[in-house]
Amino acid sequence: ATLHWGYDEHNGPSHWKEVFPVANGDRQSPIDIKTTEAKYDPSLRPISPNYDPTSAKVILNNGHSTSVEFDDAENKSVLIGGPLAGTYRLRQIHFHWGSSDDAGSEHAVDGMKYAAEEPGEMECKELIVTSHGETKVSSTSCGAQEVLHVVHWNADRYSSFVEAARQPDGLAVMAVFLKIGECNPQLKKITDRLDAIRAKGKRALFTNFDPSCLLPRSLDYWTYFGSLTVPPLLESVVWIVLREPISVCSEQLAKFRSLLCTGEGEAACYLLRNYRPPQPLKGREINPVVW
Ligand SMILES: NS(=O)(=O)c1c(F)c(F)c(S(=O)(=O)CCO)c(N[C@H](c2ccccc2)[C@@H](O)c2ccccc2)c1F
Ligand SMILES: [Zn+2]
Repeated sequence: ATLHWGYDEHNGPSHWKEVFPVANGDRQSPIDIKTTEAKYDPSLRPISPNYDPTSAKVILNNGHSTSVEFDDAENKSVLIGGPLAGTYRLRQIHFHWGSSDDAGSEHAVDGMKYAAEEPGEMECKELIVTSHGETKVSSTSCGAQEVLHVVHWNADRYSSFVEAARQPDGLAVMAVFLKIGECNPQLKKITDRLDAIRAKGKRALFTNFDPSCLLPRSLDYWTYFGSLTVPPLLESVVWIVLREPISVCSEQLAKFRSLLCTGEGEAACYLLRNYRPPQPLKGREINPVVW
């Protein structure tokens, strides 16, 4: 059966294994990051994103998410450092979100499935591993949702993102949690264009955009080896999950939910949610990196 995969009851994450058996693999994503079990690795360094705004090309609705695609013909916008060996080239950014009454985040921290619009703030513990290795737990409030993924591919070792996507160290995806609060003026550049790409398959010019404007002040992160969170679920991703969220207001989130997962002229269906639930850790180690 050719599964036209999606996020509905009949074609959602529980069905993906029928066409993509790797869905039950040993390094699937997302995962629930249990901060107390994260193991500090002193060899890990800071990550350093270095993006050129002229790399941005187009914003599109591919029916599963909305993405901004970047020119990756040369090392103009790259991510280096952190757990990465070599230069990873920026290819695209895309978003995940949930319908207003369920969580939209993919990765969770200490079981916290961040809800899109949590009425109040949610309590969650945070393990701070200081640079000299001591750990302390601080309880912070965190009503956050993971929305932004920044996808890079290993241009040192592979000749295209399609080839890199088939290799165990081929991709590096940076995940950013998002906290309901103030409207985000940088995200406005994207949400203001969504009206032009409401139907699946639509695209619009999108230039002069540097995605580091969507990153939080601190680049502290957790890292682990995982997979794409959409079919074909390839186990080729070094995940870099930033600890600090950025802010978004509920009006901005609502705009993502106005996107359609159907093309023009088809009976409209809204892309209300597009996240995969956490997958088994299967013995993998997660390393926190905090400065
Ligand atoms: N959460 S995730 O990071 O796993 C993810 C998504 F959630 C996601 F929605 C996309 S997407 O491209 O926006 C729509 C589905 O293809 C991609 N896109 C894939 C991709 C884009 C650029 C570079 C590498 C991978 C997808 O287009 C793809 C998959 C496999 C091989 C080539 C490309 C993706 F990687
Ligand atoms: Zn994603």
